[in-house]
Amino acid sequence: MLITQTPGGVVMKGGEDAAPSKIRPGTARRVLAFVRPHRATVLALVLVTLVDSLIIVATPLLLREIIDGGIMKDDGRLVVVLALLVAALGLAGSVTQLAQSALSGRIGQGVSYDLRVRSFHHVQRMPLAFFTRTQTGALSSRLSTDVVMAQQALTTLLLSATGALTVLLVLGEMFYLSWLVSLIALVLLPVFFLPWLYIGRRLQAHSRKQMELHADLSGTIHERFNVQGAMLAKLFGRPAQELAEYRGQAEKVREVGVRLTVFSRLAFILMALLTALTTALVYGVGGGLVLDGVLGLGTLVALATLLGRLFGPITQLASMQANALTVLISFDRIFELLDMEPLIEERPDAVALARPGGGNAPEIRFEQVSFAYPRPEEVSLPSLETHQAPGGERDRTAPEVLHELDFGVAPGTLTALVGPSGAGKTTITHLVSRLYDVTSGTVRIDGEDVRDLTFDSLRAAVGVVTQDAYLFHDTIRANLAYARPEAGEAEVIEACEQARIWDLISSLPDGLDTVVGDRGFRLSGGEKQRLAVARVLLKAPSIVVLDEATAHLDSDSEAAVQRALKTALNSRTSLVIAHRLSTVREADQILVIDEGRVRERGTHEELLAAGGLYTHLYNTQFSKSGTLPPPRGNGHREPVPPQGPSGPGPGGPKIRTRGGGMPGGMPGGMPGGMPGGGMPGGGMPGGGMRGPRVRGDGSP
Ligand SMILES: Nc1ncnc2c1ncn2[C@@H]1O[C@H](COP(=O)(O)OP(=O)(O)OP(=O)(O)O)[C@@H](O)[C@H]1O
Repeated sequence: MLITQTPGGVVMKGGEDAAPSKIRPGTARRVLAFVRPHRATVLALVLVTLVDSLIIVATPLLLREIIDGGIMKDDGRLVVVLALLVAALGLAGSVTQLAQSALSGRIGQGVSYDLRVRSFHHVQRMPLAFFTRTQTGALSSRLSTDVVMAQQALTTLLLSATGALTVLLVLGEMFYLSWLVSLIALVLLPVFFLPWLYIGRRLQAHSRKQMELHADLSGTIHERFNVQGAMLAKLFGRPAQELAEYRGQAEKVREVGVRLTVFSRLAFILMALLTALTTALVYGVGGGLVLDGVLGLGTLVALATLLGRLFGPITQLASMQANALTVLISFDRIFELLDMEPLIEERPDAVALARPGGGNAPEIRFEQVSFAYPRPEEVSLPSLETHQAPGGERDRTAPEVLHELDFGVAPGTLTALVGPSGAGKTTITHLVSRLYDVTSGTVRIDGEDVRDLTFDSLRAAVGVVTQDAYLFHDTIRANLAYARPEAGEAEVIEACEQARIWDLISSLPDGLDTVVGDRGFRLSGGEKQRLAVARVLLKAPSIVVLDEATAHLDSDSEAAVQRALKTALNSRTSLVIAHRLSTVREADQILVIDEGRVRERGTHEELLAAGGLYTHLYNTQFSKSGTLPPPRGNGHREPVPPQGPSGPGPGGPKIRTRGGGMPGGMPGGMPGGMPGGGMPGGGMPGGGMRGPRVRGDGSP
């Protein structure tokens, strides 16, 4: 392995197999900062090692005394007493060794606990953009395998460092007993030392390679064997080719694993060989000295015994540098993650939104909002992306996807976002819940810039139901309670009833305690969506964002969920990405989004009559989900112009409400607060459901 010092840190190349890795300067200092809280335990470890070393050096002295003072002088009593003492020391040595393992383990595990918690908390704070680029397998491997590696290497390093104490004491005693025999005993050490160094570094390089290969394997498994990946693979995949690729990866793991086993065994064998050869040498030379009367027999036995305790710690010392590098590399990989500044953070002086919960709905305003998705370099680590961005993409300026949006959503009203695919509708909703921050302009809730709000109050204020409702692999109860842990059983059941999912849940043998599979796959799409609706109902936010949450539903359950949604939207400010005619008809305001701009704004009838982009969308998209009478009159009414800076809300033009609807509360006086009448073609003025659902054949 090649280790070179560069201005930017240390570069390690672990041979042809191990990828080069750069350890950034300051890493060692930061590792020490992690160890510092455990300094009392480190001190205890040093003390225990000292006691253990004293036991190690005391035993051969007793053996010498047994032979020279007891056996040679025919003193049976002394032999027995000293033998008992040797036994007692053996027992004490076991205890100190156990204490050493416990203490070093406590330090290693304590540091890895701190690392785990810190890195989990850090990843929690990362913005959504980070997760859109990061490969889950690589991230999970960084958070688990790398932490384990760091802990193991740190524990070994501590044991080798404290082992130096033993080496010093043993060598001191050997030279005290016979400097000549000790020198002879150490003659072979340099011959073995270089192979040891080499083996230690190969071991380290292969462990690192193994870490990377495991990350690759775990990435493949995560990607292929989550439910959606497995489904894609079944429908489109080439199993034979994928198996061959996996086999290739597994073969590399096998090869590295075999080398690791061989090298660690080799290190052990070398140590045993050195001990055997040196013992032979000591007895060969020392035996002659005993015969010449220069050395006592007891001293010779003591020297041979000490030899047995010398090479273990020396081997550990030889691998200390490699272990230290492993510690640095593992920590550095985790520090790399910890050093990423979350792009979206709560301001230190953030204020809580006055009324995050249901009830008085707030106003939402977009003021001259422009937005570009962050560049990869701002949000992700190249080493956590499986397929890194091709040449230059990481540095390229991200294109703007929303341009100077200026509109308002009055309290308690429903705004539908419609527009072609890729127009920017989802992106707009992401800005409300601060999944992303605007590039310029401001998004306000009740006059407050969302960037000035506390995360907690913003989370409590905005409830989102996406098209692909995600459920944790947990019970239905836990999935629902995730939105509001303090909710009682009665509230959970009520939310389920309102979301028209209670009949299904109560028919399951385990009811609310039924575990839903990975990503909730044991439930149908519609059932999952109804659970997601129940989750939002339970959360009772004051703002509801729906990404056409009824898209998966059949007509019966859609009608049921539409009713539930009306309850959910009642007295709430809502932003709905609408793909359905029924939704846009009921909206107080429709924003037609195209290429990141508001092209048209108005009610369904106004926009239809204007004959612009909305009419085109209506003809190609919405009219498929139901029918409406053609626009009244000549169909050439002007669309409402895209909204200027004033927008609706205080001081701006009013959002149009129909059927007697009032801004600030859902119009129409109907239970769900959905706008009622005034619509051509059968809307029910002033109340009840928003007009009869119209079937494809045009009949009500
Ligand atoms: N995470 C992302 N990083 C970079 N660009 C993105 C990201 N998500 C979306 N985009 C781009 O932003 C633009 C707007 O996407 P958005 O998802 O908001 O459109 P949409 O109107 O919701 O589309 P659809 O109706 O198909 O869901 C698109 O050009 C899209 O490619």
